[in-house]
Amino acid sequence: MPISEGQNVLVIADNNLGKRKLYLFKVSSKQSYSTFLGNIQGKDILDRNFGESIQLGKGRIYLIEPNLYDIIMYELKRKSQVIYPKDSGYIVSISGIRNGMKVLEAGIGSGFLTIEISRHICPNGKLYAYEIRQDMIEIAKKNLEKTNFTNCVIINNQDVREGVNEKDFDAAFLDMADPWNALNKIHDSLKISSPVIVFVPTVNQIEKLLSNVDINKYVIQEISELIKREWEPRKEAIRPTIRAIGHTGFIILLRTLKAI
Ligand SMILES: C[S@@+](CC[C@H](N)C(=O)[O-])C[C@H]1O[C@@H](n2cnc3c(N)ncnc32)[C@H](O)[C@@H]1O
Repeated sequence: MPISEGQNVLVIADNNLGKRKLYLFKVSSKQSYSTFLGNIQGKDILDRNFGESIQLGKGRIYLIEPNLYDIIMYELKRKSQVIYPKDSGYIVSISGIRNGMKVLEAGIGSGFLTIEISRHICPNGKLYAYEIRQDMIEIAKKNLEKTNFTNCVIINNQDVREGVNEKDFDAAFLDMADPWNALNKIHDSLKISSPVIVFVPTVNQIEKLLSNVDINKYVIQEISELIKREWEPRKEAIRPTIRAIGHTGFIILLRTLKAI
């Protein structure tokens, strides 16, 4: 089907020497779009099909139908630090969540992790997301709408450190400044053995968590950090990219114990 007015298109621009850049354009016949190869008019993209390419400057641009990964990386708004697929993919994997499960999240931030969780528990599951900032809730809601995951997410404008209203969670995800202050409060709402995954950007926070966790309520299963290194596929110089994301955060997996 031809690309239509207002549709999102992932444009991969490639100079045929291995330099490439990615863009996500909402295509309009009235707009011009700039790439490192030069400008392209919206009307020259419209009526083409996904999978086609167009000669532009000394290279080509490839027209790709965006998937959820592309939308997360190139379209969604960010007002907070967010958890990107590098970490969120692993986080949901170690949580063991699946369709139908009941899950807790705090805070929702820009909703990036919320979307990754929803992808696994929807349409039959429910995600209860706690967030203290109304402005963050607005951003997260917009991002959830763009990815069609609003139906199974219930957002509470509440401080998770005051406890949660629901019971029998299959998993919990904490991405907030002081997660150790939430652990005791949420314990009785979690099923025994359920995973609690904490994401923190600094070692100081890991230390604080370790010294504050109640060993009668939780056991630490794993602490990890994921490092992703991208490579440039230049014909005569295949090598890691010179600029890379240096650090995101640490992932701590705890399991819930039957409180003594
Ligand atoms: C780093 S952001 C979360 C980003 C989110 N994981 C994402 O991927 O977009 C942290 C959020 O936690 C919220 N927060 C901090 N303390 C909280 C608390 N006690 N209860 C609920 N939300 C809290 C903040 O307002 C902020 O929006």
